[in-house]
Amino acid sequence: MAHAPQAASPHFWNLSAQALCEQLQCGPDGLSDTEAQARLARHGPNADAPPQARGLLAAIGRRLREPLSLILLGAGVVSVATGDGVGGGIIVTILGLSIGLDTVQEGRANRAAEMLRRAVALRAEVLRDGTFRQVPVEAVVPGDVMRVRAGDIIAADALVLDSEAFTAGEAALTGEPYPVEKRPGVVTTSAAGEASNALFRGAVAQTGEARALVVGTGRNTLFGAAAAVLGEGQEVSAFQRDMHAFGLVTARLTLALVVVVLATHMLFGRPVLESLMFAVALAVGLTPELLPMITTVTLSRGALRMAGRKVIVKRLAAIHDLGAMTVLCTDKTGTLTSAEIALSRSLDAAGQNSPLAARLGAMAASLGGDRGALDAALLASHPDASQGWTLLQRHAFDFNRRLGSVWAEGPHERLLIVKGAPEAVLALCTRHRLGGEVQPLGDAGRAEGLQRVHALAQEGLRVVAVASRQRADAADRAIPLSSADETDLVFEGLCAFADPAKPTAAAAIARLSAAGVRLKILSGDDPIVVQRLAQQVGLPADRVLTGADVAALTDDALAVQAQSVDIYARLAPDQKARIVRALQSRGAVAGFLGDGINDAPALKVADIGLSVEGASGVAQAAADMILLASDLEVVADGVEEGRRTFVNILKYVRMGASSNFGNMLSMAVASLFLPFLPMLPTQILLNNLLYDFSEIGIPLDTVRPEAIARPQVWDMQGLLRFAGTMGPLSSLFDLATFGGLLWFFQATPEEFRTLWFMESMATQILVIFIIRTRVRPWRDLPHPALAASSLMALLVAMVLPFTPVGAWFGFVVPPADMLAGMGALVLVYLVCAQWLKARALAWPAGRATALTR
Ligand SMILES: Nc1ncnc2c1ncn2[C@@H]1O[C@H](COP(=O)(O)OP(=O)(O)OP(=O)(O)O)[C@@H](O)[C@H]1O
Ligand SMILES: [Mg+2]
Repeated sequence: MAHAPQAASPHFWNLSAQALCEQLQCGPDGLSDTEAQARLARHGPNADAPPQARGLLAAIGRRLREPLSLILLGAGVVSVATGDGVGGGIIVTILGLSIGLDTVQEGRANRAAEMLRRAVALRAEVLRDGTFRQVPVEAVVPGDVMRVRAGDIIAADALVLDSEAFTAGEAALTGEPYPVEKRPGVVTTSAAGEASNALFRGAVAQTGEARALVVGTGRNTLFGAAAAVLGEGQEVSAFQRDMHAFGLVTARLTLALVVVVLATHMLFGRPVLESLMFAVALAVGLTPELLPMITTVTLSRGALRMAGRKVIVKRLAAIHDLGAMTVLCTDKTGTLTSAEIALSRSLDAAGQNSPLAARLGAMAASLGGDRGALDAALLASHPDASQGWTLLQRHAFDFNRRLGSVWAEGPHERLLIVKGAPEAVLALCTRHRLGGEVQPLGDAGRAEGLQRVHALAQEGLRVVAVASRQRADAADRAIPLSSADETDLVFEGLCAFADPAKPTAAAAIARLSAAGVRLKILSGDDPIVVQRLAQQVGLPADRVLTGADVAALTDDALAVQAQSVDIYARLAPDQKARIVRALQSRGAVAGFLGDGINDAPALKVADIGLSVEGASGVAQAAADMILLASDLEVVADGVEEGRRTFVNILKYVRMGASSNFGNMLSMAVASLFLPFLPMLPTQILLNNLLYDFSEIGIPLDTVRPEAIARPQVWDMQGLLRFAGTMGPLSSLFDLATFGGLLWFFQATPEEFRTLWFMESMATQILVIFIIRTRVRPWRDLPHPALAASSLMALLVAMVLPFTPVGAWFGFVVPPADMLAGMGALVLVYLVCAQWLKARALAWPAGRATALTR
């Protein structure tokens, strides 16, 4: 194939379009639908990796190789080898439960996530059956004719057929930091970085538009996997890091405990095998084997619920980050205002109403516009402005110059039309048109023009200035239009657009702020317009920083300013990212909501990138979540879901860190002082199995509003405080149980084990109803699934000793008096736990304080 970069054969950019078409057996008019299907089958989907054959067996095998499973397997082998079939059976059951649940749930979660992701998958525009059509990026095949416009991520390696002011950012691929211009032609170089006629998969279209012939797709592209922007960037989130850290702490504690227990037992001359089994059972009991399952299920359920609220999650772990968000930065158009803005005034250079400025603007928009709201509004005002005119060249709009121009040929003249932000355009004007006459424009005239812009902005109108110049010289056609041509212009007038605040914006901002999320506007628009809007939606608008102000500040100074200033205007794209970084440097968990190519850098930097459906490709690719409705209300809903998800994960972690850990600790300690094992290894394993089962319902559990009122961050300190309070309480009651059984009831070892098993099961399971909520347990009833799973586990534990099966495990029927004593003790424990939890729980801890203080 032509695109295989072999040393001997030429690179595709060394060939002419015609030669390539012959090789690829296609033409400049694209493919038919059937041909495209056939090619898709032949070349495979345009994706980085082939769909992994992730069979059920492979998934199970992967989990079996994890350290936790290996410990369990080892324990099982030791059990069976020592003739303890029951113990072995339980271990295998635990292993099966953990792996089975995780595999099934993860499979389900993946399918659900995949479905959602597909709904917002990036699309490419290709010529099929004679018309340009949006198809999923994966469906692009060699031979397709593809149209690429500013803001798109290039979907495949391709040869440029024609282009208008098209530049591509290839920094991630070739290392070239500046956008490079792409034009049709043949290039002889072998260096991809110099191939000015080639588009590479994964590069970003910065300006203009191009049509190109697709040469290579998927991994059969020059930069292959380097173009991973098209796929899912799998960065590790703060949440995943925290979970990993928690896992490490648990593993170390477990190991330490097991080693100490084993060593001491040896020292006391206890039977080696029995001690080993006991230690292994303790290790199994201490391991939070359901954590992966609980996390996956909770997150994927969260993602599904969020989809119901019009938020599509691309990166699951971002759900938690959204719940932790303390500052949301947003651009203005489309989120705070409706995306459909309308032209409300067209003024000439003297400030009189005149359609000329709008007509010229519409012509420029029609011949060489972007897909932005301003151009759409201009076009709507003069739909046939460009009739009789053809485009000669254009210098596309870019967010750093804040202007763009087209050079067009009409019936009588060749005209260069420049439009953009008023201060940028006026600075290039030396003349203005007054009543049909072109007259010189001095500093005073320019100041007057800006004054008028000011007045319009006060009315809440955003303004674009239009200027023009004759550029008749036909010989110029060979030289591309550049900034050098955008000088000595005639100021034609101003177009003013109404861009009113959304009616829902103020309420949504108030809701976010009540939830501890502070809103900041990071706009490229005029300071006065942004300030006025801020007032309308109820944001403190007394201070505004402009791009020029931001540029003058050092990083440290900006970090200080960013704490208090909420309104930013006339920002360049990387200044948006800089402000996000400044906020993060002071401990904020920062979200960014934006839709434009100018928002992509900030979206990438933010902890949570939010974009909207139909946003530019780069913005969507850089985002972690896509909003199906561009509305802050939706974000507020998402924040709630994120926090709810986290609260449920935290429930499991808290349970493990307090009652489960406390019980295993007491067991270890007791084993050192008792003349017999406080519980047989099989009994410990059974205890653990039932306890696991009791918690299966946690991901479904309900969450009360006050638990999600503030941003939630993983708080290791708080968790340790919780464990340090609730753990000793549990141990205290374990000690009471020991004492009572040994000295008061003079229990036999069998009775001792049976009753302690029952006590530890009852306390461990029932305490979840207390720990899961902040209020009294009966005021906040759990989800039926959690109630069912835990009460069922409890029932089994309580009934088992009375059945013949109990005897297998070494249980005996407990005497009534001991049973009554145990029941009383459990009751007192629960009352104490309820009393103590208010002191141990510090629900909304965290970094929010860094910003709200
Ligand atoms: N198509 C265009 N033609 C002319 N000027 C434009 C065009 N698009 C943007 N501008 C100018 O560039 C400025 C910055 O663009 P824009 O307001 O879209 O930035 P932004 O940061 O995305 O703002 P927002 O917060 O409103 O979304 C605009 O205020 C306008 O003056
Ligand atoms: Mg914008």
